[in-house]
Amino acid sequence: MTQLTLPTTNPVMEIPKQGMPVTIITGFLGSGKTTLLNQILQNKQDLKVAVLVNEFGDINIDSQLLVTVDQDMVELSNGCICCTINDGLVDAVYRILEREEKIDYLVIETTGVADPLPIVLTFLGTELKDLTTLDSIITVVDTETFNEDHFESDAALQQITYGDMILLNKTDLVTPEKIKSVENFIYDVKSAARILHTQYGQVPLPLILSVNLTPENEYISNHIEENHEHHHHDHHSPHLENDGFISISFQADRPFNVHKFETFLTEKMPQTVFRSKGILWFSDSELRHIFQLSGPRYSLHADEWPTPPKNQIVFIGKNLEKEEIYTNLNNCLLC
Ligand SMILES: Nc1nc2c(ncn2[C@@H]2O[C@H](COP(=O)(O)OP(=O)(O)OP(=O)(O)O)[C@@H](O)[C@H]2O)c(=O)[nH]1
Repeated sequence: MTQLTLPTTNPVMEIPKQGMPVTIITGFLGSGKTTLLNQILQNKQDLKVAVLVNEFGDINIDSQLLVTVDQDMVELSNGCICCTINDGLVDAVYRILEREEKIDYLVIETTGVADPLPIVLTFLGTELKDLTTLDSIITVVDTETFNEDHFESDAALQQITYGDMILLNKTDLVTPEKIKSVENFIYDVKSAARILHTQYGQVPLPLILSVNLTPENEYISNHIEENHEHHHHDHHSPHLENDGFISISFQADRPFNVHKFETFLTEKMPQTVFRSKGILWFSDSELRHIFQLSGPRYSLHADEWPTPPKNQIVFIGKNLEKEEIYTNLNNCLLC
C-alpha cells in the first residue's frame, strides 16, 4: 500500500450516530502504534478524536510524543488494560463519553504486550456495548523484526488472530522477500487476513477508520454467551505471566553525560531489553532527546523541551535486573 494522500471527499467524516465508534490499535512492542496514532491525529481533519493510551511502564512516554496539541483529548491508563479487566478501561471510556464536547471517534492504543481479546470483550460484555460501536482492531506489525519466534509470545499471536486489519509496517527496512514471508506467517494464522503495507503508519484514513470490520456478533456468540453459560465473567488473560515481559522505569532530575549513556547502551544494557523509549536530558544540550530502541535499532531525535528538563526512560524486556539498570544509569548522571 503506497498511496498516501487522502481523497478530497473523506468518508471518515460520515460517522454513524448510534454509539461512539472505537478503533483499537494493537501490535507488538515497537511495531509503530504511536506512529500510526500520530498519523491519524495529523490527518483527522475536523473529526473530534479522543485517544486512550495504555502503557505498560509506569511513565507515559507515548502520550508525551503525541502530536495532538489538545491534551484534553488524551486519556491515560498505566499497566495493561487487558489484564486488570477492566474497571479502569470502562471508567476511562466513561470519562470520554461524559465530556461536554461531543467526541466523534475514540482510538485506543494498547501496550505492545496486550492481548486484544479481553479489551474487545470489555466493550461487548459491559454497559459500553450500548454506548460504543467497535469499528475495527488494527494490528501493526514490525515487518523487519517479525519472525516465527514472535508466536512464542501469546500476545503477538492473539494480536494477529484478532486483528481485523493488519498493517505490515516498516516496509522501508525490508526486502520484498521478507514481506512475502511475513505475509505467509500471517496467512497461516489467519487465512482471511486483510493486510496493508505501510511506512511510518502512513495510510489513507478511510481505509482504517469507520470501516465497520469487527464482527461483534461473532464475539458475542463465541465468547460472551458462552461465558455467561459458565457463569464466568472474568476475561482475565494470562498472557503476561506466559510472555514474561517486564518493564523498568527510571527518572532523574539531573542530566546524563552523553558519552556515559552511549557506553551504557553499547556495553551495559542487557541484551534482553527488546524495547526502550525515553525523553532524555544530556548535559551538553539545551534540547530534549527522544530515544527510541526497538529490537536491534535505536534512534535519538532532538527537539525543544515543552516542560522543564528531566530524564525519563522505560525498558521493556525479559529477565531484567532493576537494581543493575538503576546503578548503571545513575553512573551516567552528571554528579
Ligand atoms: N524505519 C521505520 N521506522 C519506523 C516506522 N514506523 C515506526 N518507526 C519507528 O519505530 C520506533 C517505534 O515506533 P512507535 O510508534 O513508538 O512503536 P509502538 O508500537 O508505539 O511502541 P510501544 O508502544 O512501545 O510498543 C520509533 O523509533 C519509530 O520512529 C517505519 O515504517 N519505518
